Amino acid sequence: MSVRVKICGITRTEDLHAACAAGADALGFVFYDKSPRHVSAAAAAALLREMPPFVQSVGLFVDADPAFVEAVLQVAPLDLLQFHGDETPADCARHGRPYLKAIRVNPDTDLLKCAADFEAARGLLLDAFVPGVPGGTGERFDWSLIPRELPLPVILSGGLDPGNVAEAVRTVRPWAVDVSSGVEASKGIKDALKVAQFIARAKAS
Ligand SMILES: O=C(O)c1ccccc1N[C@@H]1O[C@H](COP(=O)(O)O)[C@@H](O)[C@H]1O
Repeated sequence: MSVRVKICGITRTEDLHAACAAGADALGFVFYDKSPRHVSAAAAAALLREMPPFVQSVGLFVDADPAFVEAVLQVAPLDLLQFHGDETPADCARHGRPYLKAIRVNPDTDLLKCAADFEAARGLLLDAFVPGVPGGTGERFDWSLIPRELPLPVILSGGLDPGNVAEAVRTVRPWAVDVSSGVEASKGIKDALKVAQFIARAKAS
């Protein structure tokens, strides 16, 4: 079974179509207003109407007000929520939707404890820890910190790009990989060639 690929930070229809045509399994939409990849609920709703079948839409939130998450869900029918801040298991569960919990990994992170704490998550999305920046940093972390026996699907992210994704898949054997800045032409704008190379190399590994 080849690894799944999520392309995060979609802001434009043409990028959505390019990623889907290249074989993306999931697309991410960032509802965090400090991100250069931020989309409004209305813009996301318009993008979601362009989604082909069998490609999942993922809404990314960072310590969002629950009322804001619900307001987004009213207009944008997201398949999966991605909580990328310091949300608790209760925060993540309160919307009654399937979710991923992002963990920003540093040498002190106890990933087995995280997996136990977030046992209701559909997967743990592992990203680099960069102080003061919740994600989308383009930074890698030490993949040897990931235990082999994690009981949840691992979505590997953080500093992946077309040049290192094959090594990442061969080394970590994650359920999926996720990329944002590594396939961009500029912040918030995807590079269709990088997206296609990333997906092809991930799935061939
Ligand atoms: O993409 C963003 O702008 C973003 C903002 C806030 C939190 C998370 C964000 N993106 C997620 O960060 C990781 C790694 O991104 P990168 O490939 O290193 O740029 C990824 O999971 C994105 O979904």
